Amino acid sequence: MLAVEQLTRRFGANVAVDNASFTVDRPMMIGVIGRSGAGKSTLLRMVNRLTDASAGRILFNGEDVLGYRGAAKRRWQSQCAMIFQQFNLVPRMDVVTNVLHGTLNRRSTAATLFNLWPEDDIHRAIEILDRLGIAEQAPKRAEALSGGQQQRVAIARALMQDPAMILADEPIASLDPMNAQVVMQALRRIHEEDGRMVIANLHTLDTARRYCDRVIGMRDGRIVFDGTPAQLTTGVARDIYGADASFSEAATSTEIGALERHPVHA
Ligand SMILES: Nc1ncnc2c1ncn2[C@@H]1O[C@H](COP(=O)(O)OP(=O)(O)OP(=O)(O)O)[C@@H](O)[C@H]1O
Repeated sequence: MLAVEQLTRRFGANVAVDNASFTVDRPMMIGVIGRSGAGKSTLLRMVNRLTDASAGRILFNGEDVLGYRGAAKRRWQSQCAMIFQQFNLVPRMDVVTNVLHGTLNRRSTAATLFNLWPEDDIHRAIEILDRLGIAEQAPKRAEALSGGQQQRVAIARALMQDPAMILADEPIASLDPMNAQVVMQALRRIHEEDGRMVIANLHTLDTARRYCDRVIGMRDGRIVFDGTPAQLTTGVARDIYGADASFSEAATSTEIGALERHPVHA
């Protein structure tokens, strides 16, 4: 269904993504790991067409995604909804309105300006919030919610688009371990219950192991690992992170208590 072929993005002399290829033949939950600057965000942003590719192809169900222009590009962007580390909500707006913004690309400007939302959409927004366990927050301003709740609002907004896939760029990097767990569980459920593909950039190895069916490891723009969590041995992880023998998984962990169990010595 998704084929990324020799995808490359250069920024001047810097190659952010270098000849990356992978195929996904059924909806799965994929974690993309690698250290800061490895090219994870650029890869996701190219899939979503937020960033242009320098070379390569992306095919979805046989169609050339990088060739989409205008309305076709917008349709594609609603097919692969993106969520971000910083949630990207409108802080002073209430939660339901933020979720309804997920339908913006199929609404007229006038309807949006006057805040005229179809009743069906409002009901659907509340249903989605309920599914994510935050329906009671619906009338509150987004800024009044905790980080984990705000990220669930962002997921709800993405689901309003009824996307085939969700691209999550460091969805839990700003969250404490408890909230990180709630958000990852929400993404996993969306994958399992709705059959949507989820591709999430993750800083932490244990999160990728625990929630993903497949892990792609990036180093210096290149895909250096593509396999199951079971194949992701400490040696492989060391290679992805470019670390030496003192590498400890706990150093990349958000798991509650991981650092206490495996202290990292400086
Ligand atoms: N708009 C841009 N202009 C110039 N260079 C960029 C731009 N976006 C990314 N880069 C560079 O491309 C490389 C890959 O960055 P990218 O953000 O994709 O990595 P990442 O793995 O997502 O890192 P992080 O986890 O820190 O977000 C980095 O060297 C970065 O500086």
